[in-house]
Amino acid sequence: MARTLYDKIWDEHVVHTEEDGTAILYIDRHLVHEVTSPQAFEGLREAGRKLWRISSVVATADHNTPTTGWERGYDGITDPTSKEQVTTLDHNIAEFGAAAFFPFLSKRQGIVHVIGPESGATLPGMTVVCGDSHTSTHGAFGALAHGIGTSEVEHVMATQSLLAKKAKNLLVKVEGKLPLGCTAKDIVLAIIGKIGTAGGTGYTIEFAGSAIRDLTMEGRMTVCNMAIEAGARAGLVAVDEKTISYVKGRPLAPTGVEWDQAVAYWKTLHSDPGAHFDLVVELDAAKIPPQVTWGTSPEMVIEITGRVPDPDKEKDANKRGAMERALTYMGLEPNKPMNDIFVDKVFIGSCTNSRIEDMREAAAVVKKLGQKVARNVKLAMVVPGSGLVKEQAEREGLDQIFKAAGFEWREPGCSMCLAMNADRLEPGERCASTSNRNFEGRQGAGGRTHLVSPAMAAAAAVRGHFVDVRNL
Ligand SMILES: CC(C)[C@H](C(=O)O)[C@@H](O)C(=O)O
Ligand code: SF4
Repeated sequence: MARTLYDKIWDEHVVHTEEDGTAILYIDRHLVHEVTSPQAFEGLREAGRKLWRISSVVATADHNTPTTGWERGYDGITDPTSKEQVTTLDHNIAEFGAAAFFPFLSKRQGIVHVIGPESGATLPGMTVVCGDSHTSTHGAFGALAHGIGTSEVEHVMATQSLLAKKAKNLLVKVEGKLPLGCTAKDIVLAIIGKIGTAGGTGYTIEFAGSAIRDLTMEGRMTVCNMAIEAGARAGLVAVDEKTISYVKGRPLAPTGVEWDQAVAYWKTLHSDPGAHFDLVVELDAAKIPPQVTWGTSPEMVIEITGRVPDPDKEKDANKRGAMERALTYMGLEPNKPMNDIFVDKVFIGSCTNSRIEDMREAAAVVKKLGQKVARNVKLAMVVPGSGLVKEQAEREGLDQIFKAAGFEWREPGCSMCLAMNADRLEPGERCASTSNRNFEGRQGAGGRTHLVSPAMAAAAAVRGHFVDVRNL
């Protein structure tokens, strides 16, 4: 029978299925960070258990780590709780072990969803879990990857398996060519704008179509990263030559005969012709202009050429109420042209957009504009997703472009994506951000987040307000 990519990976990993559909799924890769692992390790310790398979664990500290002051070492982590989480991870890995650990201050430290693929920890066909909702990112490799809760983290550590129920199959097909200057981020924001933040609930999304195939692995990761913001726990892209060449030679990737065997298997990781999808959604890439969110949910998104929506034109009372609340929080008037919105801060980073390609796209815009960060912008920061991304960007001279224009060039970490470290918005501050969430208070209490692509964020930093990157 014709199967979807999701069906194939599921079938390959299911150990047992109960009559009600509850299944036990074997887990190949367990990514671990400092926020959701302490209680899990503590649980193992109390029960006198070990990790079931040490070689499946890859760990890093990312959420709480500072992006400045690394010369001060651990003293640079000013918040005591943050510091405790980071040192607790160090102790836990020392005690329990891991296939690879990239601790705070190490050269290859970074955001877990950047270092996983980068180190070859994420491979096609794997089941990948992490106590983090953006684990969906790794689906870009044709891996079944999703977030799990802390108690599940402990369960996977102890048993290498997870209780799961199979989701339905949703195909999101994006055909055609993106307009110049538009990127993977615009694609995924447009998808969420179309299907809503609950559109993917209960499904695993496979992203397909020529526009997805045309994306680099970095771009595919950006799209899968936000599958969770579309309500789906996991997003997937079929394996192709790009996937295989990205993985080749990575430290944790197979070599020799094992590589050849793996590649032969990976080439089967696509949906069969005629495979059944429970739902199909189609988008035309040529009709996806640069996107900017205006509200407090990723689905509150509109093209740069649009205006802030007017709640008075919304017939549904619930939606109208939500729009009014969002506009009040965001400090925006209905009908204001999006390109008239001025920003106080700009954040280029996060597991959505902090890979080398994102750095290049942002730097290209800064270079093209040839001007400094606008005077009304108090802080424009670029935070590479990992030490390796940082190093690569510096080799290419991208840091120089940013610094010369007045951007701050920081150390890797989650940074201002969420207010768990020193990087945050002050109440009322407005930010152009390449991250994935714009909920109230996400980047700091009272902070106002507009989600955009790296190119759009860079342009907003230089011009001081949102601009259409197609017309630079
Ligand atoms: C801290 C962590 C549990 C959380 C997540 O699950 O996504 C964070 O990474 C986020 O982006 O909100
Ligand atoms: S960068 Fe942001 S979204 Fe990604 S893992 Fe860190 S906090 Fe979560």
